[in-house]
Amino acid sequence: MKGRAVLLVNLGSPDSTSVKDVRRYLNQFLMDPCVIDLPWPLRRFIVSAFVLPSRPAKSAEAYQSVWRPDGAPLKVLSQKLTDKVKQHTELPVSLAMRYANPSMEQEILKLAETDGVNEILLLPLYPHYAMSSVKTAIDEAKRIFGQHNLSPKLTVHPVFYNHPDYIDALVESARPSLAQDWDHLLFSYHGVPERHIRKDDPTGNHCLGPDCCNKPSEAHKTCYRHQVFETTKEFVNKAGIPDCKWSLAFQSRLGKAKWLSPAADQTIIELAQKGVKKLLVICPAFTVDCLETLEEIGIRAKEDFIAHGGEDLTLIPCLNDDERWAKTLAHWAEQ
Ligand SMILES: C=CC1=C(C)c2cc3[nH]c(cc4nc(cc5[nH]c(cc1n2)c(C)c5CCC(=O)O)C(CCC(=O)O)=C4C)c(C)c3C=C
Ligand SMILES: [Fe+2]
Ligand SMILES: [Fe+2]
Repeated sequence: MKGRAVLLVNLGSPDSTSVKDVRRYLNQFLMDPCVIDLPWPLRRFIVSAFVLPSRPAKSAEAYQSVWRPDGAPLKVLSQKLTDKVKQHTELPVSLAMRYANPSMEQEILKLAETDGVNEILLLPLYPHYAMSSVKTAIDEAKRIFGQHNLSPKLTVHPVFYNHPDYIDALVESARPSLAQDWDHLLFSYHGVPERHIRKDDPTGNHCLGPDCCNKPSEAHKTCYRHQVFETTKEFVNKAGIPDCKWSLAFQSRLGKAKWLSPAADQTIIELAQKGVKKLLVICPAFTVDCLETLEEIGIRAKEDFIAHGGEDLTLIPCLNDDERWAKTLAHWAEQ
């Protein structure tokens, strides 16, 4: 542990809600081959022809609806978390974003130049493995270490989707919402294209059929679907949620490829149509609240739910800078 520095990494947000900054951010994000995994000319064509002409204005408006006086929610809340983690450890701790600012390059170089640092522990703030979240952060760190020929050792904290400390922190932080009056709990996870899971599958024969992600398999080291099923199972066991009171869906679908299903937007409408009046939604793929939780679920999905007969949708806040969670991260960093 002596000589270790810690880099917490999250996804990143545009620098402002201007269409120009949102366009720059979306371009950097979607041109990442771990996010849109197509050959460069095709990816360039799709992003330029189908995404950049109209999405930046739409996304800028969405960002405006959740922007805080001090900036993007994801960035502000990740920084608050980082400040709390620092209170529980002597190790140098920094925050970087995979896209936009503060960049991984800038933060890794700062840590590498810090006196006495001989190891940088990368701790991606995502509980589950996905090539579009964890892998791209690791690839970028390796690129930076290689390009600058850095002397500290790069180590990576494993994903923590079923770690008891993470599950405890998640359940405890959700307790106040679970203590309210509610009919149904929806676990809404960020979706990914099924192709991403197949690409990273070490066994090469993962079928992604209805039950296969619940059975033991070597494929599950990198299977996002298995890992979100495990988080859900551990959560409902620990919180004592009966099986008839919860379901699981995937949000934030983009493009025409086959994504994990069911889709959260459709599921939320169906729940309202089935007579659910008070819906609780938890988004454990995100450890920090962001556009996808606050706007997509907290505003848009809530409007849809009410328009289809529901009474209220309550978004359970992410872990954000929860005290127990900050202590857990500090403890993991020191192990
Ligand atoms: C091909 C598209 C996308 C994949 C695959 C994807 C995976 C993925 N994303 C996150 C976490 C976050 N995504 C966020 C925003 C966001 N995601 C996509 C597309 C894909 N994500 C887009 C285009 C956007 C931008 C916003 C928009 O225009 O809708 C965010 C929020 C960022 C913020 O500033 O608040 C997070 C966080 C994970 C964990 C993941 C794979 C599991
Ligand atoms: Fe995303
Ligand atoms: Fe699986």
